[in-house]
Amino acid sequence: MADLVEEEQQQVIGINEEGQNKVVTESEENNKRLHLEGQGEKDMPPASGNSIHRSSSRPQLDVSKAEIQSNVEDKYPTILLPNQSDDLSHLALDIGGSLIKLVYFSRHEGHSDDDKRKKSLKERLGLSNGNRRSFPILGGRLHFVKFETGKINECLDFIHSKQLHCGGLESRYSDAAADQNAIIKATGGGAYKYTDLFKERLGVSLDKEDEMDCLVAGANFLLKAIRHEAFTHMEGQKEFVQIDHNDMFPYLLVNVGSGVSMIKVDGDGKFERVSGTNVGGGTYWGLGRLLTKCKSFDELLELSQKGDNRTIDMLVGDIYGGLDYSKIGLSASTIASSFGKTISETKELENYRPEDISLSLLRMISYNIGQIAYLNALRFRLKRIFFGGFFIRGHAYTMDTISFAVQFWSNGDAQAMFLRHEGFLGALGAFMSYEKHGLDDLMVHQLVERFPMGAPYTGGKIHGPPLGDLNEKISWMEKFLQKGTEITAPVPMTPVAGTTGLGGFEVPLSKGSALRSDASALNVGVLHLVPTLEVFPLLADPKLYEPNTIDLADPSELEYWLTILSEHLPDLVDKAVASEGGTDDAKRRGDAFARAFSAHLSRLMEEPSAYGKLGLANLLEMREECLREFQFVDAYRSIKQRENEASLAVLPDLFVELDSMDEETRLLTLIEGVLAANIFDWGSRACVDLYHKGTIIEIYRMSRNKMRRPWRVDDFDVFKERMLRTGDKKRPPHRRALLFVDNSGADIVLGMLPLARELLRRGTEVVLVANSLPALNDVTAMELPDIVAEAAKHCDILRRAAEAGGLLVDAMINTDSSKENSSSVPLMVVENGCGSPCIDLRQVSSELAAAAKDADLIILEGMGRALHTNLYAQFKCDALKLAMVKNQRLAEKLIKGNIYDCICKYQPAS
Ligand SMILES: Nc1ncnc2c1ncn2[C@@H]1O[C@H](COP(=O)(O)OP(=O)(O)O)[C@@H](O)[C@H]1O
Ligand SMILES: CC(C)(COP(=O)(O)O)[C@@H](O)C(=O)NCCC(=O)O
Ligand SMILES: [Mn+2]
Repeated sequence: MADLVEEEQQQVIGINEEGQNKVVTESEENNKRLHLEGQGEKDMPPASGNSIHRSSSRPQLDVSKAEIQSNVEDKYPTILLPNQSDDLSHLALDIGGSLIKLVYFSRHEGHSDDDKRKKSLKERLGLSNGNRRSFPILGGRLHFVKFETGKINECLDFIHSKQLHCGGLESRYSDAAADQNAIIKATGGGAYKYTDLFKERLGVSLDKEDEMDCLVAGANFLLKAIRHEAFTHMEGQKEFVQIDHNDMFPYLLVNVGSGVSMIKVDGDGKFERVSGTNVGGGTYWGLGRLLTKCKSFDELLELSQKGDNRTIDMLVGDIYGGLDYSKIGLSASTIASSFGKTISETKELENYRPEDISLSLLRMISYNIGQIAYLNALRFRLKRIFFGGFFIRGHAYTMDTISFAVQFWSNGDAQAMFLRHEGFLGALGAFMSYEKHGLDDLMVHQLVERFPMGAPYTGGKIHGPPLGDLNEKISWMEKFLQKGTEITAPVPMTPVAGTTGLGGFEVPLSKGSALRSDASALNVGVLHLVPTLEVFPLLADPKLYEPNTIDLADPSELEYWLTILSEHLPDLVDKAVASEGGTDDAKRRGDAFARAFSAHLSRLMEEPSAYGKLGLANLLEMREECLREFQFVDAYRSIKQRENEASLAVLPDLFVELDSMDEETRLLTLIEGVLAANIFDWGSRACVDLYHKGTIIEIYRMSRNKMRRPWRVDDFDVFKERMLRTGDKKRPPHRRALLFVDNSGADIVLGMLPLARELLRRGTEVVLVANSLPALNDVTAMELPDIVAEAAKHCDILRRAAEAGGLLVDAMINTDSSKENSSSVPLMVVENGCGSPCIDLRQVSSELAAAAKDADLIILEGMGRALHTNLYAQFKCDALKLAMVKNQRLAEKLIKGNIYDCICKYQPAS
C-alpha cells in the first residue's frame, strides 16, 4: 500500500487541529508520574516527625520492629521497616591528590498512586502486600560529580547547598543539632588530610575507608551491575563489552589517578595490590603544566591533540640514519627515547611547541603505564586489564596508547579495557561501604541510566548532577543559546594516520575530538535505581536477548535516525506546547526542550558512544524523558482524547459487523483491523503528513481497505490454526494472553480491544499491557480503564470480563450480576514499567512480570514494540508480532518491502 498517500488526497478534513487544552496543575502532574521518575528534589515533602531517625550518627536503617512478611519459599520476602524514615540519602567521597569525587544518592518519591486498578489487579494476580517485593530504601538515583582538590571549597559549598551532608534536601527541616553528628564515608588521602576542614565547615566527620578496598568494590559493582560498563579502545574504535558475571575474576585493575595502583582482583573483597608506579596522571599534569604553562588539565590534553611528537621524541630512525633497526623488529618511526631530542644544546624550552611537548608527555606516560600493566598481568597470568582513574578521561589517544602497549607487548594475549565510570571507582566503593543499603544486591535490570540536562552539559559553576529546578534548567539552556553553538556544533575529527605497527607509532590514530567542559566530559548520566524492575520471565533466554533490531553502531544508521528525530522536533514542540495550553511559560519550556534535545542529538552525532551503548529504543526514550524534564507531562494528551472519542463512537458498529461473521473471517478481520489501525502513529513523519488529508475514520477505513493479504510477513494461517484449533493437535484455547498495546484512538479501540474481546470470548484471560508513562500518542495503563469502561457499555463480553478483572470497580458495586461475573474470564490492565514507544523486556514492571507467569500467548503490537525492539526476540510461549511499517527505509531494510507494508509474525513456543 505504498501509494496510499497519493490516492487519498481528496480527503481533506484535518484531524490535527489542537483541541481545547487543559492546563495541568503541578499536583495533577505529580499524580501522573509513576514508578520510573521521581519528582525533582525541590518538590520533596519535608520530612516530618522523623527527626528521631535522623539523629543517628550516619544515614542508616532503622530496623527496629522489622518484620518479614512472606512465605518461607518466597524469593524476595518483604521486610517491613515501620520505623524507617524514608528520606534516607547517602553521600560518599573520594578525595584524591588531584580530584575529589562525589557519589550521592537521592531518593525517589513514595508511590502513593495505589489506585483501584492496581488494588484489584493485585488481588487477581495473587499479589497481596505480603508477597510483593517492597523496597523501602533503594528507589532513587545515584549522581556522580567531581571537583578539583585544589578547589575544595567549591566542593564544600556544593555539599552544603544540596544539604548532602545531612541526608539531602528533604531533611532541610530536620533538627540542626542532629547534623552535627553526621558521618560521611570517605576514601583517598584527603579523607585524612581534610578531616578538620569538613568538621569545621559542615560539622561532619569523615569515616575513612581503605582506598584499595573501595577501588575494588567500585570496580566489581560496575562490572556486575552496569551493562556495557567496560569497553575496548583500539585504533580509534570503541567497542563495548559485556563481562560475564560468572567469569569475571581474576583481573588486573589499574587505577591511573595522580599515581598508579595495580591491583590483582580475585573476587569481592579478595585482592592484592601487586604493583604501582609513581609516573601517573599527576606526572602528566604537573610536568605538562611546567613545560607548557597550561592553566588546566583539559587545556593540556587539548594541546596534545594538535601535537607532533617527532619533534620531541628520539626515533629509531633518528639514531639509525632513517633506517629501521630490523634485526630486533623496530621500525625507523619507533620511539627510541621519549623526549630524547630535547637533549639538543641548540634549543631551549621556548623553541619547542607546547602541543608537541604535551603529546610526547602523554604518550610517554600512557605507554609506560600500559607496559607496566602488561608486565604485571604477565606475572600473574591475567588476561584482562581494566584501566580506571581520571587520567584516562575518556580520551581516545590515551586509551589507544595504553591499548597499543598492552597489545604489542602481550602479542595480543592480554586485553586492555576501560570503564565508563573510570574515575569514580573509589567513591562508589566508599558509597558501597554504607551498611545495609542493599546497593550490592542490585542487579543490572534494576538500573536505568538517564542523561538529564545538567548531567552531560553543565560546566562553570554547576557541577555534574542534573539541574533539579526547572527554571534553572531553562535559563541554563537560554544562556547556552546566547553563547552560540559551542555544544551543538559538530567538532571536526582529526585526520587518521597509519601506525608503523612495530613497537610504537609515529602519529596517534585518534587524538580525540575537542574536549568538553568538565562535567560534560564525564560521559556518565544519573543512575536510576528502580528495584521494582524485573526481567520479563517469558524471554526464552535473557542472556541472548537484544531489544534493539537496528544496530546504531553503524554510522549511517545512526545518522539517519538522528536526522529523523531532529526533523520531527518542530512538530513535537508544537504538540507539547499546545498540550500545556500554549502559554508563554509552555513556549519557553518548549524552546528549552528543543534546545536540550537537539544538544543531545548533536552530541551523539559527533560522539556516538558518549552515552554508552545506544539503540534506537534508547534514543526514543531519551526524547520522552527530555520532554518530562521540561515538565511536558503528556504532549499528545488532547490528540489521544479526541481519537479515543472518535473511535469509541464507531465501535458499536464494528462489533455488530464482527458478530455477523463466521469465526475464520472474523479472526482475519480482527488481525487486519489491528494492522490497519496501527497507522495512527504520531511519531512517524509519513503518517503525520497523512493525517492532514483525512479524518480518523476515513483514514482507518482506507487503511482497512488496503489490508490485502498476503502481508509482507504473513504467518496468519499458522496463527489461525492454533486459534481455531483446526490443525492436528486439538489444543485448548490459550490460558492467558498478554497484549502489549500501542497507540491511543483507533489502534487500541478499533484494533486491539476487539482482538481482546475475541480472546475473552474463547475463554482466554486477557492482560492489556500498556505504558506506565506517556510516550507520543501511546495509550497508558492509567488511561485504559476508562477506555475499556466506555467500550464495555456496548459489549457484554467486555463488560463482564472487565468486571471480573476489576476494571469496572464502580460498575461492580452497581450490578448484582456476580454470577455472571464468575462465568467470565477476566480482562486486566498492567503497566509495563516504561515510558517509551519501545520496550526493553529486560526491564519491566514487577506487575507485568507477575502477570506473565501464567501467560501462554504474547501479542506485541506496533512499530516500537514489535519492530524497533523485539522483532527477533524469542519467547518461552507463543508470540504474535503485529505492526504496520511506517517508514520506507525500515521497510526496505527489515522486510525488503515498502512503507505501509504489514507484519504478522507468529512464533509458536518451541
Ligand atoms: N579537571 C582535571 N583536573 C586535574 N586533573 C585531571 C582533571 N581531569 C583529569 N585529570 C587527571 O586525572 C588525575 C587524577 O585522577 P583521579 O583518578 O581523580 O586520581 P586522584 O584520586 O589521585 O586525584 C590527574 O592527575 C590528572 O592527570
Ligand atoms: C516512534 C515510532 C516507533 C512509533 O510507532 P508505533 O510503535 O506507534 O507503531 C514510529 O513512529 C517511528 O519509528 N517513527 C520514526 C520514523 C519516521 O518518522 O519515519
Ligand atoms: Mn506508538
